[in-house]
Amino acid sequence: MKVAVLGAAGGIGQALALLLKTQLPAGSKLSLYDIAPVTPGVAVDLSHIPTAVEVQGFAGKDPSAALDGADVVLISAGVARKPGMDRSDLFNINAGIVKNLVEQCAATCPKALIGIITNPVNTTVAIAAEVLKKAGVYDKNRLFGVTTLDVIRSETFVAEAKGLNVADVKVNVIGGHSGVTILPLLSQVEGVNFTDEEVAALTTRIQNAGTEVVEAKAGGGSATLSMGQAACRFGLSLVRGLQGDANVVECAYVDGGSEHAEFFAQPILLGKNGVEEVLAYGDVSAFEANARDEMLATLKADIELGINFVK
Ligand SMILES: NC(=O)C1=CN([C@@H]2O[C@H](COP(=O)(O)OP(=O)(O)OC[C@H]3O[C@@H](n4cnc5c(N)ncnc54)[C@H](O)[C@@H]3O)[C@@H](O)[C@H]2O)C=CC1
Ligand SMILES: O=C([O-])CC(=O)C(=O)O
Repeated sequence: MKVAVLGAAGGIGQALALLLKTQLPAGSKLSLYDIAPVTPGVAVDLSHIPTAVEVQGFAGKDPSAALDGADVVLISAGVARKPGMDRSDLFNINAGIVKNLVEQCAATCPKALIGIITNPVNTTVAIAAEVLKKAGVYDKNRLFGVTTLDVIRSETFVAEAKGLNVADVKVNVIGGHSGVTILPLLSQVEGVNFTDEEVAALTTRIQNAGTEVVEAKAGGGSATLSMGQAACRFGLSLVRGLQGDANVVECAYVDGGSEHAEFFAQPILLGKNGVEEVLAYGDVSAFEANARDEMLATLKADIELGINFVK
């Protein structure tokens, strides 16, 4: 199994690469690419960790050597937010970066599962889909917007608020990955009761958690370590699905035939071809149904922006 990380010298990329070096199955290959010249050095550094995962690093303008034979490609290349910015403010720079890198994936590893981390995810995934369509290699089951950070934050915050063991807390998060489009389904959390005030406050905190980190880092970037962990969890799940493991389920932002929008995050069963089945997200409360319906105009506009960028 070969996993490529594009943007591997960055804050997320390095954390993700470290976690993958220590957690990918024995015999895997980890391929790191970034425009930053330090990237081969990041690979040398990681290669001294004694695990049976072979690491290679590539820098410069051409990612094709890194992508050659890749089964999974995780893309975190691009710029991150600073205080006062919205994720959509990253569009101008990141749209072109994602377009270019996905064009390279289409040319070099058209069958790879591609996980897009680069923001604004609601839009960059739509860009990736259009690029793959133009290249004639689009398979909607192989493209994912990585929303796992919203899931792990929800699980952490719920466990903290209710004094639970976080390992026992599971939360589905649906919609997209910015502001009101992030919708944790708190009504489904087993064995917990929330007041209406608690639901409102926790939902808002989860929706603003990215901003919480951006402000705390005070100009030094956005979430990198928690995102590295989230991307590793998601990447390992993609690998487990490809290997034929049963019952591998993650929430992700996909082109899954949702009645709500062309791309929508919800639970997905992963398998040998990527998305095995888009699972129903189950019953929602009146609060959640309202929040879901109210987000759709924003989500659809974000998607439209991505489609038009490529067309
Ligand atoms: N999906 C999610 O939940 C999250 C997404 N993000 C997003 O992830 C992205 C990366 O964030 P960080 O790692 O913190 O940023 P960073 O600035 O630390 O790293 C980005 C890396 O991308 C590289 N890069 C830029 N253009 C490139 C290109 N054309 N080809 C290859 N590499 C290129 C840079 O050299 C840099 O090493 C941002 O867009 C951020 O908003 C951040 C947190 C969560
Ligand atoms: O908020 C940001 O800019 C980065 C991000 O997507 C997150 O932390 O969820």
